[in-house]
Order: sequence, then structure tokens, then C-alpha cells
Amino acid sequence: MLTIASPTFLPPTPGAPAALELVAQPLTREAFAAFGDVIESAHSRSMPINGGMTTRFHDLARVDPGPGDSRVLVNIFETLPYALPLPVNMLERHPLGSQAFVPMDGSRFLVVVAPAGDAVRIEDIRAFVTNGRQGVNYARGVWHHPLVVTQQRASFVVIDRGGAGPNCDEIFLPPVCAVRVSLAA
Ligand SMILES: NC(=O)N[C@@H](O)C(=O)O
Ligand code: NI
Repeated sequence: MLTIASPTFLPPTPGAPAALELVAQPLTREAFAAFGDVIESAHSRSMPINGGMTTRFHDLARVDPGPGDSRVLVNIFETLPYALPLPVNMLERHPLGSQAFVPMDGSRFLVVVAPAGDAVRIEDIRAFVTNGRQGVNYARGVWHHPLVVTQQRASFVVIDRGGAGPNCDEIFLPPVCAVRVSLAA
């Protein structure tokens, strides 16, 4: 793979599809492992606390505030729904820190990602859909589409990195390649 000074999409490799229709797959820890963490109680290590009144699902994501004098930010994103199929015109990454999204209202959301690195191949894009009881934590530098819900307005707790320095790179798909994401029928 070429090393590119500024991040960009590589043109489709010879023989690669000129258009990619992705059907979002159910999000699982295993399938998402290359991109970060799935934040969910299912299949998670837990222990009773508070005299048994509470269950702690422990250490679900690696929050990475990156180098230097950065710090962890806790935010709320209120977002409007997109129509489907979702045209993927761009992806972004946060080179200085991780970014986590946890729905406050049980909303399902689309997770469109590509592996970290300065060269992104269209065919490496993956699409997932959450089950309403899951959040995600994008590891530092992982390419992802900005937050996408498809049913109704939704609110998320977002945990990411605050501090000096540019922390959002964007890359845009070449016009020759159309990527769209839909949900399974
Ligand atoms: N811009 C911003 O903070 N949001 C994006 O990073 C996103 O992933 O939604
Ligand atoms: Ni982001």
C-alpha cells in the first residue's frame, strides 16, 4: 500500500467494483475489533456492587486522550436522522484520540468504518448497525463516517479528546466510486 503524505482514498484497485452497495451487518465485538470497542453489557465482564443493587459492567472501552496535555471530553450529541440508503461521500478520523458514542435513548445507529492509516481503499470500508443497546468507541485514527441515525432524532453521550492540535482529518471519495449503505430488508 502506498504511503501518502496527506490521507486520501486510493483509487479503486484494478478490478475493484466502481460502486459498492453495503448492507450494514449486526455489530459484534469480534467483527469490530480492528476498529475499536463495542460498549455493551451483553457478553461483558461484570460484578455486583452497591450491596447487589447494581451490576458493574467493567472496563468496556479504551478511552485514549492521546499525547501531550490533552484531556477527555464528555459531550452530548443531538442528531437528526438520515435517509437510507446512505451515500458515503467522506470519512473522517481523529489522529489524536479515540471517540466513543453511547446512545442515551436506545437508538440504533450506523457505524461505517475503514482501517486506520493514510491510504484508504474503498473495498476496505465496513458497515455495521447497532441493536440499540450498544455504543462504539473508535480507536485513535480509525476512519469513520460521522454519527448516523436513521429512524428519529436521537441523543448520544460522546467521549473524545480535547486539547491543542487539529484532531479531525477528512477524506472524500473520488467521484468515480459510489458507496452506499443500507439496512437488511
Ligand atoms: N465533529 C464531531 O465531533 N463529530 C464527528 O467526529 C463524528 O464522528 O460524528
Ligand atoms: Ni468522529
